[in-house]
Amino acid sequence: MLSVDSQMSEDNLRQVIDTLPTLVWCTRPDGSTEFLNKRWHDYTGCSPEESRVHGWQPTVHPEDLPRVVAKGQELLASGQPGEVEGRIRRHDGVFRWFLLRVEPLRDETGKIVRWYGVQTDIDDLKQIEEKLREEDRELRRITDAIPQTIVVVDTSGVPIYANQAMLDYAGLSAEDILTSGFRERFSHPDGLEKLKEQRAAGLSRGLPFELEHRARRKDGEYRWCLVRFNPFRDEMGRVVRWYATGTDIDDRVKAEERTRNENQVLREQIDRDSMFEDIVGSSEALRKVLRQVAKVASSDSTVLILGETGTGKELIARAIHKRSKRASRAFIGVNCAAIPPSLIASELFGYEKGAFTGATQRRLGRFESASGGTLFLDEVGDLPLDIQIALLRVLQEREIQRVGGNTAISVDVRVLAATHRDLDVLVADGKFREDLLYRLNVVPIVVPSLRERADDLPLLVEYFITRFGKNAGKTFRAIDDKTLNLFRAYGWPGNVRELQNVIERAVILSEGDICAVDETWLKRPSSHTAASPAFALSGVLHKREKEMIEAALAASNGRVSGPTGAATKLGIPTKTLDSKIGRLGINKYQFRASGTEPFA
Ligand SMILES: Nc1ncnc2c1ncn2[C@@H]1O[C@H](COP(=O)(O)OP(=O)(O)OP(=O)(O)O)[C@@H](O)[C@H]1O
Repeated sequence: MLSVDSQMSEDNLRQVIDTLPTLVWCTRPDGSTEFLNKRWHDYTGCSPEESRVHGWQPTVHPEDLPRVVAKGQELLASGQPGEVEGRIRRHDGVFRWFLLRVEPLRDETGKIVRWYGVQTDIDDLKQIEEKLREEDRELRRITDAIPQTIVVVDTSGVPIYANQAMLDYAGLSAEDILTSGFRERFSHPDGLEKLKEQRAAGLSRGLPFELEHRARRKDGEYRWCLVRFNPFRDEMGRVVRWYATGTDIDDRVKAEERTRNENQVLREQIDRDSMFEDIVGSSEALRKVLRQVAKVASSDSTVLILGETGTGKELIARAIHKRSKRASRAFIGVNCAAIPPSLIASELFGYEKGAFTGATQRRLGRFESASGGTLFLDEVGDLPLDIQIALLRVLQEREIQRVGGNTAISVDVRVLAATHRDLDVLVADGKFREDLLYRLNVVPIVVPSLRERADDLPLLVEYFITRFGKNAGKTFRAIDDKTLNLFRAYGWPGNVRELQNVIERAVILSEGDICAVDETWLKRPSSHTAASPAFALSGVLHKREKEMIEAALAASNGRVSGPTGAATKLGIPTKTLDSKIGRLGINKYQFRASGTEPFA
């Protein structure tokens, strides 16, 4: 029994509760209604009389009633506080969502003496929630219709949604995508770690980024995909989501790979055709050079390649590059003698926009183009002195400055240089800087002249005949003995290049299966020929030949053709005599008698 005081306070309490702008009620320990506040009656339009007879149940939406009742029973049984959502009918018949929160009231022994309930209108919240859900469904419908794969990830990269295209592509369910380990199943194991690192780095930067990876399609095939990550920010500018869109680029990647391979094959083919790797010869002189090549190739030191013109200095430079660790990078050759002196600086070091009239945009020089690779400075002895200073600085500092620029750009380039000139003489004449010579001359390689490796002649001849024969679609059984003897006697001032040219001509002009060379094709013996007895003999022969032709020309008043011409006198065809006159440097005009007619 409650005391008068407590009865008083109970009434006061009810009064207070009645005036609360919230729907409040209380029940007895068994759950039977004891009191519904005024606000409850006002809101529901259900009078105290009606609620006494029918209870509160008619105010709950029939669809929600079973759930609300079940929850009530569960709480009664457990004695624990709890809550349930349900729609409550307003006095005007409109149902609104409410949160029904129930708390037990216990006496000092812990026994439940009452249950208090509070109903809070959450309809607006519910509607926002529903709107969001609808928007979400709409977004899904849209993204599902996009043929591109889309995965939405949270700020730490964990997937929270994948569109239909993604599920179809991977053959996975939405749940699969959300479970951990999805990446491991979806991405190729090779490079997975790197991919994770790239993704983490991109996410931490908070800016759009892309990455490529091999994704496992539902048929088990791994295909290259380009994934673009775009951040989605809240109104404070914070990244709240990332949208990762994937595009299958496998066909493109494979096509590029094919092109790369084809290019590689083509490059190899070109290399073979240009004989860059084919250094023909087995003479000791050449073998010594090749041993040096093998030794210097792996180091990064500057190499100065010396030798007469046409001896194969560029071939040696390429061989060094191809055997070095820079082999996969560029080999850039510059013929310093072929570039006008005023252009060499911009050719080697590049220039900035506006550096000079016509410099409409920045251009990289050969040093920068060769970055990571090798720069071959051919005919380095022909470099103007001011460029020699600049080159020396580059070799020392490993930095260049573009023409018209003022910042130093570091370059990682190995320099190989070559010249047919005697650099010591140039230094003595003040035409070449001694300090640059020392810098370049770290490892010198002297390529022997063809005279010094006469043993290689048969091999080279055979090699060039086969090569040019193949190009011309001709096969030769042999080279005639006369030609070989001629070659052996000749001084080859143009070295292998000259031999190559002579054979190319012979191959084109020879009929049948014997390749023959006309001796008139060979240049005048060079000054080197005096050194060896064989060349001394050929010098004598040339001298004698010249004397005979000059005598015949004198006897025929400088006339070459015709019955009284020098050719008839010498018993050789006019054409042969003409080319001999050219080769031997004879001035036929000096034999012309004044007043005679122009001759052939
Ligand atoms: N040992 C060799 N085997 C095959 N071909 C060679 C050999 N040596 C040189 N050649 C060929 O001779 C030609 C001239 O060679 P290269 O251009 O390397 O000579 P170089 O010494 O650099 O000439 P230059 O001093 O005129 O620049 C090239 O076509 C090269 O392929």
